[in-house]
Amino acid sequence: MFCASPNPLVSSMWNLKPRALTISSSMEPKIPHVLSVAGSDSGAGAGIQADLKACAARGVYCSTVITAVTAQNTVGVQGVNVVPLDFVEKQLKSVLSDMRPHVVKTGMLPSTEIIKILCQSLREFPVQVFMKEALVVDPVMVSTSGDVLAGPSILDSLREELLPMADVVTPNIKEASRLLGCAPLETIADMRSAAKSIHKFGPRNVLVKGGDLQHSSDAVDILYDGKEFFEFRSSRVKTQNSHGTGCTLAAAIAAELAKGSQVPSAVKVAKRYVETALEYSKDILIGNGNQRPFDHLLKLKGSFCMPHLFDPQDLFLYAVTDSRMNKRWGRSMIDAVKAAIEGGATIVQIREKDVETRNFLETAKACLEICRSFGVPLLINDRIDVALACDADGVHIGQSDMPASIARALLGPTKIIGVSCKTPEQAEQAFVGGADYIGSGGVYPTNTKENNPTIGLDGLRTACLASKLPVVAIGGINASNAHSVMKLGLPNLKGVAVVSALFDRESVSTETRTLYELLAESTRVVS
Ligand SMILES: Cc1ncc(COP(=O)(O)OP(=O)(O)O)c(N)n1
Ligand SMILES: Cc1ncsc1CCOP(=O)(O)O
Repeated sequence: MFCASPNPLVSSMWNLKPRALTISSSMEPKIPHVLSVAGSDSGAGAGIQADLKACAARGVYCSTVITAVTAQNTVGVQGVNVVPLDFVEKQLKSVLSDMRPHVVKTGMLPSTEIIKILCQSLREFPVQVFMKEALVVDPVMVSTSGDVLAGPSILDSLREELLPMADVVTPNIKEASRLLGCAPLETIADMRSAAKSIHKFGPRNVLVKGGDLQHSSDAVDILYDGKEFFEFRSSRVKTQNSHGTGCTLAAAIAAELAKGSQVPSAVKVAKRYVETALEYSKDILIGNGNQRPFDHLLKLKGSFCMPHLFDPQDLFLYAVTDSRMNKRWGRSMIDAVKAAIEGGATIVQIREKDVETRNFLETAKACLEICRSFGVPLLINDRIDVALACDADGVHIGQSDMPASIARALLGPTKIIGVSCKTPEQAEQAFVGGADYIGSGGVYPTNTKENNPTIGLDGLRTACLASKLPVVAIGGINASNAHSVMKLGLPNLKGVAVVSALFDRESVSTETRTLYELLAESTRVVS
């Protein structure tokens, strides 16, 4: 950790998503914020421009300190103009002294002097999120076109000054090899030992990216945290539109860390974002060269044809439906879902226990239409077949349902998968199996689900501390106890999932709004 000073952010208060209803500006939390210290790419596929777009796409504010201006297009780099040192320092001071970013992400650092001034500025204005993971270093040295962006002279200061302060460093194969004095890197085993060697320079986590690895059909990245190795695999997207993937991945990791995610979860979400963006922009045509940019803001194209990529902030106020309750209050499922979203629900799960498959599917399709029109993800409880049939955004499965690994194989990489977990072992299994989040409970006693042991706040804390994934609390949560849940202040506890406190009430929208405001209040920053 490069910062030892206490952070004023005491809770996950910025874990809020814009909601359907308008709330007063005094209710709005501070937005997660990444500072990108990098070079400008005039072609806007990489560098500062990629970082700005990736953060925007992931719902995170991005400020910038520009270290160099490059004249660059899809053919290559035509020129580099390094920003004078005193002006890099001035930009750093402007942003760090006033705007208090949660995470700093670095890209092109063209000189030893710039690295030194950056380290000095970070010591003067420490940056930290949830007391950890606040500096992501992408050791940019050579562009995709082979042009040098930072010469070998920076290697010593990178290794000796910046890496010891870094929480995550993200070299590709060539960069890892350079950091290690040109060690050959040809296999996944080589990547693992490189990650271990780079870890000795001092960063808390090393992600060696294997995109350029020869003879590998998948893109394999290796993360090493000093104790454990994690392997992340994704299929290779066949496209020339991949310029800036390294910057984008590092920026997306920084964005997830700024929201409070842990490193493995941040890497996973970031990798899926890049993979999806590449897939969705594989055919766009910009420029005449062969290092073409991709479309970071694919999400803005319209939610009908886009998958809703998982964002841990989605878990903030999780509405889980119940037909019996809706019937009792004389409203349709569709009206109930609409009212919950209007009240501020950030994700919806259709949970049907006694409904025939055909009716389940029809209800799911109708609810999906509403959710899509608000940009709120919709998950299906237990039924992977129904989720696939209506193209829902994902599923929530329990311990007696299919294992997460099989659900992932059936649903593919972009669908959201949540798994109910009460114990650390179950949480680990969910992570390994490819889930996106875990639901943990019942936190309090509930009549909504039978035979469901209560784990209490202590059980919830244990699950959160063990989980590498974001967590949503469930079971007996309502407006009178939501504060106690969020007050646990655990970085990966992202919100509450609620059935009866929303749907077994006269006005779903009023109850949802009240709970939303309470959650916002409980997670407010104290500075
Ligand atoms: C968000 C969330 N968390 C937990 C559950 C419970 O799921 P499961 O264990 O599958 O139990 P049933 O919902 O099927 O009774 C959930 N639905 N949502
Ligand atoms: C589905 C589920 N899983 C664990 S507790 C629970 C029920 C939550 O319902 P409520 O919010 O009404 O207590």
